[in-house]
Amino acid sequence: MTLPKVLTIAGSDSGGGAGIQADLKTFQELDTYGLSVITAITAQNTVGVQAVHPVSLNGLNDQLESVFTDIKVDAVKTGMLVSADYIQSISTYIRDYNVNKLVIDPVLGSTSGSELTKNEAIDELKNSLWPLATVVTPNLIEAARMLGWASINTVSEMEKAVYQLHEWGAKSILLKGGHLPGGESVDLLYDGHTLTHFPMKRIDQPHTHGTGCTLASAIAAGLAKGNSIHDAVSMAKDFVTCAIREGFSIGEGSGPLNHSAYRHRQ
Ligand SMILES: Nc1ncnc2c1ncn2[C@@H]1O[C@H](COP(=O)(O)OP(=O)(O)O)[C@@H](O)[C@H]1O
Ligand SMILES: Cc1ncc(COP(=O)(O)OP(=O)(O)O)c(N)n1
Repeated sequence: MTLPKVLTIAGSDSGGGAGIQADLKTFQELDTYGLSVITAITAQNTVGVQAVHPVSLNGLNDQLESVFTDIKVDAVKTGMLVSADYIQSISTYIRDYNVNKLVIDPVLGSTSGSELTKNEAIDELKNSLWPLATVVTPNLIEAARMLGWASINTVSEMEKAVYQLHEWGAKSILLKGGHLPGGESVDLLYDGHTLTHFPMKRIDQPHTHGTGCTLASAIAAGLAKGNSIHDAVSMAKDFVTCAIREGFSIGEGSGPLNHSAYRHRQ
C-alpha cells in the first residue's frame, strides 16, 4: 500500500492548533502521508504568540535537502516562511525538484497580531515563490497588505483583489472571506478563466485557531490525491467547516479545530 506524500514547510505551534501541527493532523485525516520542514519554533498557546525562534538557515536547508534528495513528494504546502532568504532557498528546491502541486498560505501574522513572516519578505514571496504556486490562499488582511490597500471589506473589493493577485503568476488564487463582517461570507477561487464563489454561513464559534493552515493543508492533500484545484478546494472547504463546527476549548483563549470531525461526519 502507498499513500500520497504531502510536505508542509511551516512553523511549529506549541499549542498544537495551527502551523505544522494543524497541517500534519489534516494530512493524516485525509489519508495522506505527512512530511515536515520546520522554519521556526513558536512559543504559542490559545491566547497568542509569546516568542518566535526561527530555525537557522542551515537548519532549514538541511531539512529540505534530506527530504527532497530521498523522497518524491506529491504536493507541498507552505505556511510561515520567516524572511526573504528562507523563501529564496525554498523556491530553489521547489523549482529544482519540479514540484508541480504547490499550495502557498501566505502567512504574514497570527490572528492575535504577531508577525510570523517579515514585511520585507513580501517582494521575495511575490517574485520567486508565487509564480510556482498551484494556488495561493490569502485571507483579507494578507491580501490587503500585499496589494498595499488599506483594507478589503466587501465582496466586490474581494473580486477586484483576486483578479489583481492572480496577475502575479500563480495558477489560481483562493481569497478567503473568513474576516468579512456579517453572518454570511464567501471564499473566491479564480483560476485565470473562471471565478467560483464558495459561500458560507458563518459558524458562531470562538475556537477557530488554525483555520487557514487547515484549509491550505486540506487543499494540498486533495491535490496530492489527484483532484483538480476546484475539487480540492471544495473538499477542503467541507473539511474545515466540519472542523470549525466542532472547535473546542483547551485554554483561556481561542481553541483549536477538531480535525477528526470530517472523518466522523454523518
Ligand atoms: N466562523 C466561520 N464559519 C465558517 N467558516 C469560517 C469561519 N471562519 C473562517 N472560516 C473559513 O475558514 C477558512 C479560513 O479562513 P480565514 O479565517 O479567512 O483565514 P485565516 O485563518 O488565514 O485568517 C476559510 O475557508 C473561511 O471561509
Ligand atoms: C506557526 C504558525 N503558523 C501559522 C499561524 C497562523 O495560522 P492560521 O491558520 O492563519 O490561524 P489563526 O492565526 O487565524 O488562528 C500561526 N498562528 N502559527
